[in-house]
Parts: sequence; structure tokens; C-alpha cells
Amino acid sequence: MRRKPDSAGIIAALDTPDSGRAEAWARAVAPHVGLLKVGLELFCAAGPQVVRQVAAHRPVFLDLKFHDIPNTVAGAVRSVCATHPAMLTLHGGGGSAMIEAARRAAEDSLGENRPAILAVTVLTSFTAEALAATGVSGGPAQQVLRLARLALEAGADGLVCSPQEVSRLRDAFGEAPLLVVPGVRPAGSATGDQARTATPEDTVAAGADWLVIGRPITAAADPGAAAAAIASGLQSRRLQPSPSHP
Ligand SMILES: O=C(O)c1cc(=O)[nH]c(=O)n1[C@@H]1O[C@H](COP(=O)(O)O)[C@@H](O)[C@H]1O
Repeated sequence: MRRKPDSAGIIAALDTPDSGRAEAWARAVAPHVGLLKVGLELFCAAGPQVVRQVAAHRPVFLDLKFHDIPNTVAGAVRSVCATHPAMLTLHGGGGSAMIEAARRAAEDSLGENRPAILAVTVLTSFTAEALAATGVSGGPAQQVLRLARLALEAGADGLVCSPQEVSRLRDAFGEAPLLVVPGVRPAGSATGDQARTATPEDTVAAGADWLVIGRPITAAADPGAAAAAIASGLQSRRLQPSPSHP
């Protein structure tokens, strides 16, 4: 089980199918970030081996967003524990039994060295309208709080949410849950498919532990320099940009 950092840090999302490019990005950004994220694109192309490869630079946030019946998710968690990720994701909408099974599987596999279990609440690409179209009533903030309560009661260590729900989650659940926040955009960056966004500084001020940042770093001409610039923006607010452990 990893510990929460003392202050916010950056997680660089290595979204590419090319393990060589992921390696180059990892090397360039490692001095400026706390973790490296291996997500579906990279994992599906390069497999578990890429997690071990990237972990040579920084601990890995393995973001595969499991969502299946409890027995299947427990098996998937046992399988990925062999790569020793620091954190992994599942969908909060998978329900209590799935989350409990994931946590038990992680504990059985790695004991105290298990990855932190993070529940994704409402994807940051969702607008209120897009969420309503899936049949969920009440808007993103209400659904994030609903899924957060369910996930934390089922044993999740933290939550993935947009910058716009961070302060409400802190008000509701205090300092204990890890809050890992994508949809972060430095001023002037393209939002792309992200709908619920904020700047790194505002996201940290709201109470985030970790900022997940992909394209603003990896689409830059110099990814290392882009990561350094975001980190120094956070540092200028007296925050540590790259704690060494999650
Ligand atoms: O779980 C995630 O990391 C995640 C959840 C979410 O709601 N939204 C979201 O964007 N992400 C991930 O965060 C990263 C954001 O990348 P950029 O939009 O390029 O900064 C991507 O790798 C997404 O898979």
C-alpha cells in the first residue's frame, strides 16, 4: 500500500501505442513528475512488459479502468499485480461487490505493497448533457459524489474525478481519499475531448493530490520542457511538483 504524497504532483500520461516513444517520454519527463501513467493504448499495444519498463523511471499508475463482474475484475487485478503498479483504476459504476473483490485481490497478491485502488467516477469527457443521455440524473457533480461514497465505502483508496468536483469531494470526505485528477489544462492548451477542465494551479488549490496530464506534455515539441514548465508553475505556489512516492 502506497502512501499519499504530502503535496500535489504530476502524473504524465504516456498515451501512445509505441513502447519506444513511451520510453523516450518517460526519460524526458521523469525529473519533473511523480508517476507515469500506462493506459489502455500503451498496455493493449505493448503488454505488461511495458509497465516494468516504464517503472524503471518512475512508479506506474496503471489505468485500465476495470469494469466487469467481481470474479473477472479480481482475476485482472491479480494478473496486473505481477507488474507491481503503484496505483490502478476501476470504474466506480462497477459497484460495491466489484470494488471489494478488487481490493481483496490486491491485498491477497501483494499485501502491504499492493497498489492503491482508484475508482473512476464520471469521465472528464462527459458534459452534463452527455451524462443525462446515459440515464443518470442530477448532473456530474451529484453523480461523482454518489459514486465516490459507494467506492470509498467498498474499500477504494481514492477517486478519479474532474477538477470541477475536487473541492466538493474534499468537503464531503476530508483529506483521506487520494484525489487523482485528469482534465487538467495549462492556460492556452487545447481542451481536445475534455469537457470538465481547469488549470493545474486551480486544480491543486481545490485540493487535488495528483494531476494527470497527457497531451499538453506529450504533444509539445519538447515534452521534458513542457513538464518542467507545469511543475515550476506549481512550485511557484509553494507546492512540490514531484514527490518521490505515491
Ligand atoms: O482515469 C484516467 O486517468 C482518466 C479519467 C478521466 O475521467 N479522464 C481522463 O482523461 N483520464 C485519462 O487521463 C489522461 C488525460 O490525457 P490528456 O487529455 O491528454 O491530458 C488520458 O490518459 C485519459 O485516459
